[in-house]
Amino acid sequence: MKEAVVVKNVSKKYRMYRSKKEQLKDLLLPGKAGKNFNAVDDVSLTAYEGDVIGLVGINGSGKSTLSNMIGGIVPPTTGEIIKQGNTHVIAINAGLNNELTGMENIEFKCLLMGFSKEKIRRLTPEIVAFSELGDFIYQPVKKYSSGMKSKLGFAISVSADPDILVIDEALSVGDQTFTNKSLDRMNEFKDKGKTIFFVSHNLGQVKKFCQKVAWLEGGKLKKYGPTQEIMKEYEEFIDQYKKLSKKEQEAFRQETAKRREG
Ligand SMILES: Nc1ncnc2c1ncn2[C@@H]1O[C@H](COP(=O)(O)OP(=O)(O)OP(=O)(O)O)[C@@H](O)[C@H]1O
Repeated sequence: MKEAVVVKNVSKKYRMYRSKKEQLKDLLLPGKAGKNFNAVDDVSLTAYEGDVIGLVGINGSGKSTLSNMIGGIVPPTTGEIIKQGNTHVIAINAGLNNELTGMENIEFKCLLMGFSKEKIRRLTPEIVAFSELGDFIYQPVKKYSSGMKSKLGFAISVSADPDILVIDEALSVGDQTFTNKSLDRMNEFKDKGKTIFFVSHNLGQVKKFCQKVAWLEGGKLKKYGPTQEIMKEYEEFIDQYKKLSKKEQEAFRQETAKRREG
């Protein structure tokens, strides 16, 4: 088995301020105001070629931050990520230019991916058809719903045929028909031995689609292993969590947040 993505002791720290004044003070007198917050805290994991890995965890646990680091959109503060192959991130708001039309975004993103004019001309009808946007393809993206943006992002990224694909909640906003079509395409990717990271709150999709699951809690990797085993524990945790009162849930979040400071 060949390693596709190796995440080594990766952390992402953000500076947190309660006000603009605090932010300014920190700028003038570094370290005197604000505090560090570990969005992702010392995570290590290895994905092998052909692995389809679900990233799960409650809101704010660090899934998007980790997937954006794997996708190369956000640099880690410490640690390193070694990847074999080119990577694409599909997220609801990632990478599309709101001022451009759908059509212009296709050309723009394809140029960024290094495609020739000829290749773009050849691929465009396929991308447009996959996106199901019809005449909306000529409208600026700022007029799109989140489902429409996700459809366009998805259509462009799958046409790029990347070795490593990061899908962040992109399937959660589309309609069922589009989601099924996208899952079929993902299964083709899977069959071709590509490596996929799949961020989702839809536990049914994670169980159906992923062979492995990484469970994040408070920025840390709590568990990583085969889907069946991890999802059993995660679902038990979610059941317990849902049974807590609003106040208890808040206390749990506060306590986890406290551990992330520093
Ligand atoms: N640019 C940023 N500046 C400051 N804090 C950030 C930034 N991005 C993320 N965070 C914080 O890092 C933590 C992890 O956020 P992240 O979006 O990775 O979580 P998530 O698990 O994807 O959440 P969700 O399920 O709600 O999408 C959150 O507490 C968030 O507020």
